[in-house]
Amino acid sequence: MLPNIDLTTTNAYKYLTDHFIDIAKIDLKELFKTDNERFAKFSIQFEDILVDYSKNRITDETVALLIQLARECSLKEAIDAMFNAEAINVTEGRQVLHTALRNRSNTPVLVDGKDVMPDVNAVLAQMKTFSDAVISGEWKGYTGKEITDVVNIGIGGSDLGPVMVTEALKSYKTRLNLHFVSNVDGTHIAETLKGLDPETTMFLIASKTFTTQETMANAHSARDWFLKSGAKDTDVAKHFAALSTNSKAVEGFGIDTANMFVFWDWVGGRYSLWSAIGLSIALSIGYDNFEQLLAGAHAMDNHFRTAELEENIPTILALNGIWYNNFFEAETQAILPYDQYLHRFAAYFQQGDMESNGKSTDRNGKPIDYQTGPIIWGEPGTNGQHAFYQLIHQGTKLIPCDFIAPAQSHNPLGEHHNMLLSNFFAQTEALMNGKTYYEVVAELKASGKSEAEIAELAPFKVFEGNRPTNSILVKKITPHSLGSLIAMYEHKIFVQGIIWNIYSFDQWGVELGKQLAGKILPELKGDEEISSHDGSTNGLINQYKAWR
Ligand SMILES: O=P(O)(O)OC[C@H]1O[C@@H](O)[C@@H](O)[C@@H](O)[C@@H]1O
Repeated sequence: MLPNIDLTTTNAYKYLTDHFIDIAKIDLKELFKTDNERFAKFSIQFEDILVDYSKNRITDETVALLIQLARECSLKEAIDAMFNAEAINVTEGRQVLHTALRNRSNTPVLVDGKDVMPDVNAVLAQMKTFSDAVISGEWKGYTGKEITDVVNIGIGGSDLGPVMVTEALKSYKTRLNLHFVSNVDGTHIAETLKGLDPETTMFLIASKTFTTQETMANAHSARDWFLKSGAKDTDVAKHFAALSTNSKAVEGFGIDTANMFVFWDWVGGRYSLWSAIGLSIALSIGYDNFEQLLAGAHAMDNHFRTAELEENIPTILALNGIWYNNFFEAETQAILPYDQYLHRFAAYFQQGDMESNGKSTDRNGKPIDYQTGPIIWGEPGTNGQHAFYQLIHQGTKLIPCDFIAPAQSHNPLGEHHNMLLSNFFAQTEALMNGKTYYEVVAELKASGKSEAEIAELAPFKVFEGNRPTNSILVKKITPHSLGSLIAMYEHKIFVQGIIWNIYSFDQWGVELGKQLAGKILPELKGDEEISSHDGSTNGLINQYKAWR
């Protein structure tokens, strides 16, 4: 079972509350001046990933107290509970075993006494055979042509992971062109299908439950489009595959069960890119590269499971986040990859983090009176610098930022990569050091400004600094290192959920809106005036009916 401890009742929390008063006054750059070992002490290298967390508002004492907090919240026991297949997703009565999907060492993982690894490996073998056949062209469409385009139809966890990874690993692309349709807005599928030929297009219907409204609507529209081209029902088998835990519903839709790739209810949607949901990834980068992605994640799993808490990257990142979230009262966490290929990375972890830890009921079913999951956001650098960094540097809010960059580019083009990385290094330095009033005045003087001009301008040019960042430097974004990086963030989210005493693997918060939409949909059919809701909702629905 998971521990059940209110973090605010721990000794560590009380010590941290006192310690915070001292730290809040300390300037981060002073900490570097007084400690030459700070970078060595507060950075951890794992394979080709260097995590530098030294530019945080922490001291040795902070780290020791945060580790004590993790111990008092029984983090180690919780990690073991997850890997040992305990049903830690209590409100859904399920195990949490995305780690089994990438368990490349094949050590048995027992669910209700049965080893799940043979089933995991059987689906992987099926994915290999299928992706090899489609990529090589051996798999033919209904008119005998090779498949050229693959459309993944799915939403949430059945979309965001595959989109993020196929974009991140685009330089490993096979000859297949991948497309992703998620939104129920007809525009998404209509625009995607415009450029495609039904004879050479393969659809992957990706849905854990196979009941999600958006995905089912898009799947039906895709099939209609396919059949309109002159294809027969029996041709569907050559162009449609399903990725799901719900075999019955897949059969009901008319997809050949031979083209069904299963996974299991112990895989959460937002943790499912490692499962059959990753078939679009295997098609996009080739099966061997998909396996490398799994291997990279597995390596991080082993690190997370075995490294001491002081050296444990996901734990350290999680505790830092808790420091800002629960003591500095930071509301958000920015993820800023300096890599165009990672342009969906922050969007992916919006679901990963916010759907996992956006909870306000603790593990006793009681309302929580402390802060839990932060708002996750971010865009790639350097684009973000020219958009929202103003607020990070000079705004009134404290925004802890993760900066991520590869040392080696897949596209070494002139000075581009040095330019990119000079910005990566400069930003964390600028956020920490800021610029004092005196420095601003000296600069303005040197530029020939008059005393009056200096007095007028200087206050606007001051940077307070003391803004915390993590720098995550990766040798190169490969399938292996990307797998590790994703798993690193997954486990960070896990650690935070344990310490906040919440259930990170359910998502009841997405249900209410779905329920109400289900009630409203039939009301939109006719022309009659609607009066069953509040005044605003009635007014909006009736105006919609008048205008459509
Ligand atoms: O994969 P399916 O079942 O279509 O779900 C897609 C998504 O649905 C949402 O409502 C959430 O529950 C997500 O966690 C999930 O990833």
